[in-house]
Amino acid sequence: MITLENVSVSLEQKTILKGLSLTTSRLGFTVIIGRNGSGKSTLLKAIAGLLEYQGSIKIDNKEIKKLPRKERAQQLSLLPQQRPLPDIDVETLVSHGRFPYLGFGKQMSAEDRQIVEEALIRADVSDLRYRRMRSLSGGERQRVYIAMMIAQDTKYLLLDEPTTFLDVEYQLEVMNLLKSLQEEGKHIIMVAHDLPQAFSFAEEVVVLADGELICQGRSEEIYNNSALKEVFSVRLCPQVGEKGLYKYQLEK
Ligand SMILES: Nc1ncnc2c1ncn2[C@@H]1O[C@H](COP(=O)(O)OP(=O)(O)OP(=O)(O)O)[C@@H](O)[C@H]1O
Repeated sequence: MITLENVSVSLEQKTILKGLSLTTSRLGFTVIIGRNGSGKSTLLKAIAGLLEYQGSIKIDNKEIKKLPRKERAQQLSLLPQQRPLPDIDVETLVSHGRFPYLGFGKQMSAEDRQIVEEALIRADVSDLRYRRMRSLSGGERQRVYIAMMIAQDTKYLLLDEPTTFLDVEYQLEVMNLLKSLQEEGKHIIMVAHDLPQAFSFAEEVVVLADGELICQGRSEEIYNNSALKEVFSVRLCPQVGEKGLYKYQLEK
């Protein structure tokens, strides 16, 4: 579990997260929602140990900033919103997911190569393996970075808007892939803007506004929470019938 106690983050003398306390559920699929600028990406980066913070952030009872870098990278992977675009091919990038497990010579074992192979297949990018990252479309790159996370094989996967750039079919595929990773025992913690999608896949939802926690709970418990309507000025309603892709739809 990931536990935050009274966490504050300031950037350039502005307080972005304001004394957040929360514990991610054991159920393994947490979606963080909130308006633009509410602090969602900052929260993910803080959990990933990339930002200075006050308070405490623990991953399985260990303070994140005290974990050695390599150990942290074996526990937790992050798909940030903005990513570097190295001039390398797809297979090489996905192989980077194995770095936290390699010894001094950085030689991959047969098992490492097998894990990379499976990650390429699961994210449906094996046919792109020899392409340069810079030659790919936004959606293709997104799936390659997800393949790299799969290769990293961490217990916790933090993803900042992982379905951005994806066409609807791939959005659904990526969400189903994350769901299957959850069913294999991984913990998914993702930021999302698409509320019907978020509530349909999440076991629990965390709502942020202005760097503060507004509410947290199981998706089926809080989809009609009045705080949600106050934050987003829209309501979520259960889909009637079985035809929709998602369990919920938006209403004004
Ligand atoms: N490096 C920084 N220096 C100063 N302010 C920052 C910095 N990074 C983020 N902020 C500010 O912190 C606030 C929260 O940003 P954050 O990116 O966490 O929000 P968000 O909820 O992820 O937004 P979005 O939905 O637009 O992606 C915003 O007001 C943003 O301008």
